Order: sequence, then structure tokens, then C-alpha cells
Amino acid sequence: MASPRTSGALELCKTTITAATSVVAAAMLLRRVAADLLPVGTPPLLGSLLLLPPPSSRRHAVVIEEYDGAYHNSVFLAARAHVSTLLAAAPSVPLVIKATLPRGADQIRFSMRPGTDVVDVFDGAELTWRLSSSQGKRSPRGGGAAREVFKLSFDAKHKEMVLGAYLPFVMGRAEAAAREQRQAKLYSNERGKWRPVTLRNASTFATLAMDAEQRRAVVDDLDRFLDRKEYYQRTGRAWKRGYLVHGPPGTGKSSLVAAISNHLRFDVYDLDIDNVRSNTELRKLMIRMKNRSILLVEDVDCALATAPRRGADGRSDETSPAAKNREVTLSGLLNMVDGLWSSSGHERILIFTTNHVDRLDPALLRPGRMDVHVHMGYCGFGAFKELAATYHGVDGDEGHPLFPEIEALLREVDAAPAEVAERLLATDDADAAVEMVAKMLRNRKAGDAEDGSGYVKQRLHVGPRRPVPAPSRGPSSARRMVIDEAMLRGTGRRGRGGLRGRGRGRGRR
Ligand SMILES: Nc1ncnc2c1ncn2[C@@H]1O[C@H](COP(=O)(O)OP(=O)(O)OP(=O)(O)O)[C@@H](O)[C@H]1O
Repeated sequence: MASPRTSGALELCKTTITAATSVVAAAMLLRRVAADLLPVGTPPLLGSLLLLPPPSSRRHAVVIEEYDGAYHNSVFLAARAHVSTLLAAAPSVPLVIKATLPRGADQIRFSMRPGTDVVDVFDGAELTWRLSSSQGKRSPRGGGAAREVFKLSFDAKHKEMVLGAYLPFVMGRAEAAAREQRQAKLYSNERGKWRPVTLRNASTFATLAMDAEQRRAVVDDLDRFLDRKEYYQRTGRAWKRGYLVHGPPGTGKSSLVAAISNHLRFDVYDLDIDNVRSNTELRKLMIRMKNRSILLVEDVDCALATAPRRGADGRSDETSPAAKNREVTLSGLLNMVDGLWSSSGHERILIFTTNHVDRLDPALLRPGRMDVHVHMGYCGFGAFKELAATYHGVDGDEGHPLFPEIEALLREVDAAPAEVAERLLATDDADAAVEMVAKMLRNRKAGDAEDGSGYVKQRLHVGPRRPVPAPSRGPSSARRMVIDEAMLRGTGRRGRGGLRGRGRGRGRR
């Protein structure tokens, strides 16, 4: 028999259960009423607004709104990009095709109708994405469009995984895709300001004719640089890398810079020192550079002098703004690179190019100053074959009947890849193009006058063109590209082949 105390407790328990049952019943009734009265797609949002119990108490949801105040919510943008890829692969979800994003990219973005679901599977867990419109809320950008909301729902036991791994994965994928589609910009300095244009130089490591090992060495170095965030943080070093690219005119130094930019998707800041009026202006320009960018100083031997610059007649050139101010010097630039530039940003690459490595200020060659030297040499047979394959599809093994002769000639005379490329590009007829290259090399060997079209130098930015004299005849020198860190470190150890191949550039201008 139950004691009065026990029966009191039972009574309380009964009352509680009855109350809870009525709350649940009321909630279910309300849910049914809402489902009957409101349009399809509304109940989940209304459910959360009315604090109704979710259909399954084990479900959990994350709501991602389109705007964070007046700004786009980056998690929403990442979710939208991710859902687009899910939709592209989903067999039965009705698709809405949105405008191509970003402009110029050849990808179509898929969206879904509000109220429909698409399921993703991650780490064995099923995750459901649903898009809805935020009732009554308009986009802060105007246009009358309603704000959109993504609701990501999943089993409650996956909450930690979703927040700690899945959403960061979605964000990471979106960032990588945005980087992939991003068109690098080329900035030039004018009156103390950077002016951007889209970098149109399509040079890539695939189109740049160079020794395969050298190419791999440069690409590996760049990729290692990007992956070493933790290393730079741990060692307290600035996350930057310096490249000195040297070699005769027309050997692909600017093309290499474009290839690096296209590979990393880094913007290029092409610093024209002649246009910089003072160190203060230089400092401002450098501060305004973004992260993940390249600071390029072309022809550094001419651009930066330790003493006032001298003209062809030997007299000092007092006309350029830099000469007038006498302030913008190599040491000034290097100090800024080491100081303020290093501490105010990250993932930065400094590239100096020169045709005359022998004329460089020793401060630039000091160990530890520039991390990597890349030597761009005259066209060897390997580079020629790459150019012939790129421009005319005349390929490796079968080659062309003139290849043996060209191989022999390239061992005897110097020809810049730019000169070879110019002949190959002169006609669509592969035979005629190869013959033109052979003719140029034969003429050069015989000491005959050049056959017209000389290579015309172009800066990476749109600027005045300067003609470059054809190389003089002489025994072939550097035939391979050299990326040589030992040289920089002053150890002088250089083997033959691999990263430490020979490299004696004889740049002339
Ligand atoms: N190694 C190469 N591979 C493919 N194309 C090349 C190469 N070198 C030069 N070219 C071609 O020649 C043109 C000029 O080359 P580029 O401007 O890169 O040479 P450079 O070494 O920077 O010359 P300069 O010292 O005169 O500035 C390029 O647009 C490209 O078409």
C-alpha cells in the first residue's frame, strides 16, 4: 500500500505529465494550424520563431543569414558556393541557374528554389541544406530582393563535427575556388598611387620554356613558401621571399614573373622607381600593398642606384624625379622591405630582375638578402622544343626534320627564347615557322645581318617599348636556367645539373 508521502509524489508526477502532455499537444496543434495556413517552406522558420519542438528532438540546425548588417556574410557566400557544387551533382533537385560568378569566369552558379533540400555527406554524416527567404527582410543592397537564409540541419550528435570540421571545410573550399578563379591584378605607381589593371600576361609555368628540373624547383619553392605559415610564425620570421631573376634580354624574366603571379594568384605591384618622388612616397606605396602580392622591381641595376644615375654619355642624369630627390636608393628600399613591409603584411614576394647581375650592388647579393636566384639563359634545344610544341604542336619524339640541325646550331650560337618565339609566332604554318628559326640561327652563325624582326622589349606593365640589340655572336654560354641558392649564400658551390647547374649569363643591353 502506498504511504501518504508516496501517493503525494505520484499525484505530483501525474500532474506534471498531464501538463507536459497538454503543452506538447498544444504545440502539435499549433504546428498543424501553421502548416495548414502558411505557404510551403514557412514552417521550419516559423517553427524556430515560435520555439516549437523540432520534428525530431535529435536534430540540430545552424541558420546562416545572407547579410551581417550591411555586409555580405562570408559564411553564407561560402555555403552558397558549396551548395552550388552539391546541386550540380544532385540528380533530382530542381535547379535555378544564377548569373556567372565571378565576372569573366566560365562557371555557372546553381541555386535551389526556396524550401527545397539538398543533402551532403561528410565524414559519414548526412547534412541537409535548405534555402529560404527571410520574410519581410529586404537585402540592404536594394533591388527589392528578399534576404536569403540557409539552414543546415543534422543529427545533434554531429554538432561538434559540423562546427569544427564541416563548416571550416566549406569555407576553405570556397576560398580555394575564389583564389582559383581570381584574375591577378597588375598595379603600377603613378603620382604616389597604385593604379590597377587586370594582369593580361597569360604566361604560365606550362608555357614558359625552361628546363623541367628548374621549373619544378621554382614551383616547389613557391608552393613550400605558401604552405609554411606555421614555420614563419614559429621562427618569428617575416613571411616573405625574395627572388633575383637575372639573364640576358628576352630570356623570359618578365614572363617568369607573370607565371609566378598566375601560379599563386598574387597581384603584382610593378614599382617604377623613376616615378617615386621620395622615400616617404615609397613608404606609403609599400604600406598600401595588399597581402599575397608580389613587389616587382624590373631592371633593378638601372632602377636603383647607390650614387646618382649616369646617362649613356657618362653624365649624371638629373632629370628623373628619383635623381632630383636623391632619396630613393637601394638601401632605402631594402630597409623598408626588411622593416615596415615585413612587419605590416604577410605572404609577400619580392622580385628583382636584371640583365646585369654583375653590376648589382653587393648589398643585394649579400647572403640572406634574396632567398633565391633564378638564371634565365639563352634558348637551349629543350626550351626550343617546348616552344615548338606550345606554338605549333610540333612535338617531342617525332619532332621535325630540321630539329637535328637546330639542336646543333643552338649549341653554337646564342638566341633568346623571345627571338625564337617571335619566329615561331610569325606564321601558322609549322614547317615555315621552324624553317624561320633555322634560318635565323644559320644567319647568326654565318655572321650575316639579322633577318628583320628584332625582339622588342616590353615591360610587364603597359609602357614605352625599348628596342634591344640582337645578341653578339660567340660561344654558347648559359643554356640552362639556374635557381641557385648557394650562389646567393656565397658558398660558391655549384654542381652541374639539378638546382646547381651552370649559369653564366652574359646580359647585354
Ligand atoms: N623562356 C621563355 N619561354 C616562353 N616564351 C618566352 C621565353 N622567354 C621569352 N619569351 C617570349 O618573349 C617575350 C619577351 O620575353 P620577356 O619579356 O619575358 O623577356 P625578359 O627576359 O623579361 O626580357 P627583358 O630583359 O628585355 O625585359 C615574351 O612575351 C614571350 O612571348
